[in-house]
Formats: sequence, C-alpha cells, structure tokens
Amino acid sequence: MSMLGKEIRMSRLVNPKSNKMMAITVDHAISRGIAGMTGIQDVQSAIDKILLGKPDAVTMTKGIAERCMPQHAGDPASILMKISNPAPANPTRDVVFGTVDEAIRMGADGVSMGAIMMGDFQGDQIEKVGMIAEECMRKGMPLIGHVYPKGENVSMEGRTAWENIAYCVRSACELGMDIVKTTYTGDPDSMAKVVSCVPSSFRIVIQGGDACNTLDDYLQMTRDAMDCGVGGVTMGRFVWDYRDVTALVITLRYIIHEGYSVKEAKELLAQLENDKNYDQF
Ligand SMILES: O=C[C@H](O)COP(=O)(O)O
Repeated sequence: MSMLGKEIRMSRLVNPKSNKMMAITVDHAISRGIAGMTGIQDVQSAIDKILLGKPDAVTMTKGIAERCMPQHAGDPASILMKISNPAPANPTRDVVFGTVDEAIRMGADGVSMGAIMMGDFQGDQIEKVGMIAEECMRKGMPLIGHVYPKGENVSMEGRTAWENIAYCVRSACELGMDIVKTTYTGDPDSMAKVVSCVPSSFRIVIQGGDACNTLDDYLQMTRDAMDCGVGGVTMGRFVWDYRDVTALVITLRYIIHEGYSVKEAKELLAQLENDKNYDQF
C-alpha cells in the first residue's frame, strides 16, 4: 500500500529545518465547557490571532473548521481534525463524533483523536483507536492521538509519572498512531525515559495547559522538551489565554523551530508585544 498521502501530509505538519511540529489546539469546549475557556469563547478571533503567528497546524472540530477556516483557505497552516472528545459527564471516555472522510473533505492534514488510558473505558478506547488507525492508514491520513493516563485507576500525581506517560506513548505507537500528544512529565530526564520507550521515528508532542503556572515555566518546559527528544507541541489554553496570542505563538515557534533559549524568547516576546510587528517574524 502506498504511504505517499501520509508522507505528504506529515511533511506539511513538521518543519523540515527543526524536524519539530508546532500545533495549537482550540478543541476544548466539548470536554471542558465554554464558560471558563475565555480565550476561545470568540473562537474566530482566537483562530485568526493564532494563524497570524504561523504555527504548523491548528487542532479543531469539524463544525468550527467549517465556520472559521474558509477565510484562511490559502494559509499554509494545516487543519488537524479532532474527531473525538470526552464529555464532562464521562470524563474518562473519549467519544468519537467525526470521521476520517470528513477530515479529508475539509482539507485536513491530520486526524486527531483522544484515548483516556488506565480507566474503566480503556478497552473501548484502545479498540476505537485501532480501528481509526487502520482507516487512516488506508486513506493516507496521519493520526494524532491525545493519549493521557487520566482514567479512574490513576491518582493526580500518577498523571505525570513517567511510567504512566510512557505507557500511553508506547500504546499509541503500538496501536498505529503516527504522532502522540501527551503530558510533559515535569523534567527533561524523566521525559527522555519516555522518549526512549518508542522507536525514534515515532513523534511525541506535549500539551501545555496543566503543567505550568508562569510564563517562564511554560517557555522553559517547551525548551527542555525540545532538547530531550520531544518532537513538538500541541498547546492550547496557555497560548490563547495569553494577553497577546500572536506574540506568544511566534515566540514558541522560535523556541521550537529556531532553537531560541528562554532568555532570547522572552526578549522576542517583549519586543513583539511592544511593536506588534508580527509580520516580520
Ligand atoms: O487538545 C487539548 C489539549 O488536551 C489541551 O491542550 P492544553 O493543555 O495546552 O490546553
């Protein structure tokens, strides 16, 4: 079977210079509600600001893509089509509500789905991922998994334990995903152990929201993750809750793709927030 479709789409998701992927997510409302998600209540505005910062991709559901992306049809950023989410009433079970065909029809370069591991619905989650992975393979579509150890059998501390993160990452690889998005363990040494548990061609990217309290911590986590072998980010809340979304997207892009240190990144961010000269970066 030809892998050309997957290869072409993957090449749009990953920066050729850095070999990292930088995606921003706006897919939170179904699982987290909308009242507390102030940065994406006006989702069109959030997407417009994010795309001005030139990420590689934006993760969203089909309905938001249909309504908010037509005016960005010429933008090089890819759509990652999120086809599942947990509902607040059942937080340990991702429910699939979209299809690979819809993602293809909307011009997406990847399908994104979640799986909550180490909980009551783990078997169901594994089964669904396996089936979507097979369909993605057949249709030439990369599959990005949001795979977290957040089931009933995991304590709050266990959600960032390297053993549990490594289990999620390894499972994603075994189930046929192309990229896994998961939680940062909290330090580069334990994250490097996670990275060592999958073949080097398998890409791990990290989320951001829960892990950090301050801007410094967030930038440092991103720098450390890139340095210990993590293959990119798919970040949401911290980015679109920031007072200058476009400036932070550009700053993260310079950490991820241009190798900026935290110090260089903070200088760039200050300059961008002051001058608003986004188009020069
Ligand atoms: O897709 C949503 C992610 O799980 C959350 O990303 P975030 O933690 O950076 O908001």
